[in-house]
Amino acid sequence: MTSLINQTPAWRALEQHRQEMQSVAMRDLFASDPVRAETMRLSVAGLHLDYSKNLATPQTLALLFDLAETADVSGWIARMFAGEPINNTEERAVLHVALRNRSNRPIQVDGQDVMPGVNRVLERLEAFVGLVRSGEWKGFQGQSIRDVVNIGIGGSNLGPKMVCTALGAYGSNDLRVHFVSNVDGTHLLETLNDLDPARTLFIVASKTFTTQETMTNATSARDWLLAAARDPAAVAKHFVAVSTNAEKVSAFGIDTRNMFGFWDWVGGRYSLWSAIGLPIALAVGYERFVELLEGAFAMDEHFRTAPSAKNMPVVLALLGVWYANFWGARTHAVLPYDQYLRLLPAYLQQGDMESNGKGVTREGIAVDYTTGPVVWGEPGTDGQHAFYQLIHQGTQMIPADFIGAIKSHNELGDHHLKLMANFFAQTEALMRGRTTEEALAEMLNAGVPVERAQVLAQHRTFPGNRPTNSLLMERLTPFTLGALIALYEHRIFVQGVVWGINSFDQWGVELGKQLAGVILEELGEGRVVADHDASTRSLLNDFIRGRRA
Ligand SMILES: O=P(O)(O)OC[C@H]1O[C@](O)(CO)[C@@H](O)[C@@H]1O
Repeated sequence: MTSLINQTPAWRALEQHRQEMQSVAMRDLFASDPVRAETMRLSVAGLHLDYSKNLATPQTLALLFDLAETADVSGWIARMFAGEPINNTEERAVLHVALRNRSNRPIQVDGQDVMPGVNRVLERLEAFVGLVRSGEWKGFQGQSIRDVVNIGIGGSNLGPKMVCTALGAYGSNDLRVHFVSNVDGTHLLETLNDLDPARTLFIVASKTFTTQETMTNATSARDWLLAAARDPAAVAKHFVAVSTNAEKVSAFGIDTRNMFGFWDWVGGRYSLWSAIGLPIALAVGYERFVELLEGAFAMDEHFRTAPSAKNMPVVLALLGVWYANFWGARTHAVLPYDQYLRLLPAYLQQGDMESNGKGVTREGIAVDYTTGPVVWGEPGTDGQHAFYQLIHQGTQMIPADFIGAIKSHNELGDHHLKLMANFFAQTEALMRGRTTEEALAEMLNAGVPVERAQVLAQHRTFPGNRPTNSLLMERLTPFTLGALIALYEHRIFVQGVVWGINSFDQWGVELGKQLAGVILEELGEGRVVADHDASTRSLLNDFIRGRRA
């Protein structure tokens, strides 16, 4: 589609409908439709979604599905799964779905089935993980590996780190997995402090193998190892690489026999299913890693085949579009009521914001409507005691996803009941709100003097009508986690399709990288600089003088 989506009749119909929805209260929608909750729910791959607490009627949904059809969402889904080069600015296919294609259905890129290559890497991963976990893989002193340090950043860090944390219940203390991403030396040094070089394995994870932060950390880690081993041959026993760039891996000094490859059709932020997931397989075992892939595959199959109205990622994506483009929502909160999912919001920040933080369409036309939201969140119940005030009574709408499990991995007394009581109470409160009359009546019943109650009533009024989605799973397992991540990946994709943008490039991170390269040279030279804008110049010169002092 070359015209902007907001120029279409489907968009205009939604604008019109938005006016009609202005005074609709969600609590009335529930009151007038006794089967609302039953009709607005979906279950897929162990995930149960209740989307009835949204500012949406059957007509809203019908209009949103029209919008999806106008944007040709189903066509784009088919194109992605068919391996077409839908990442047009980089002329690449987008095939993270091939990495978890457990059916082995052939998927062609440039006339070649990618599945044999995917399976070969998986076999190599399985063998390697077996060696390390069984203790057969030995370090330079002939000892087994006790600590694994993944060195990577962005997609080469956030995904595996989030999944390792989420599957904490499946890990073991025999093999501890650490993640170093920040170029701040503190991150590496603090991590290495307690580690024994003879028993530490480094995974240098970088799609490009050129990323400044990762290469700097990898070089310092290699120095740390060699300071103890005093033999360059130790590198082969303590360093493996995950990359698409064999040449650079070899130039760094890692034997390419210790390299696990992936492909340019795997975007960094979609790569945890590839060999980038090696730390996951090391932490929880190869079989669990495969269960993660299977969960994602189940969601992929649903996404590929279900009609829009029954398609969980499509429904969630369209509701997000509804709030972003027709209600002025600028952010989207992800609120896991599960301590193991505490890194999910940070992971989704890259997944969503690097994907849909775009201002031009695939064809390069500037858009004049909102695209990707700011994604943020913290686990419940911590978030409740920090920022929920604004979600309940602030002046902006913040659509939120509540995610929780029916059974905890750590059933301790009534902790889980208390945790989930908060989950349900918050979504109910956000939907219902409390009218001024209700607030007043409550206070009067509690014996608050009339005058005082009247003063406080406004403060104790909750507007309600704040949209939430509730996602429940029986238990957080590798399978349900895989499905959950894939759900969000596809939600992001569908939103990108509706907005007409390319969700799979990330040119916006380049300029800062380029300028940092120039400034790094200047800092290295340590001479007073005369270039740059006045602000940057004085900051640089203060820094340079401060370093000399
Ligand atoms: O895996 P690499 O090539 O080191 O890249 C790391 C990250 O850097 C980016 O290119 C930009 O931040 C991300 O897209 C990517 O996940």
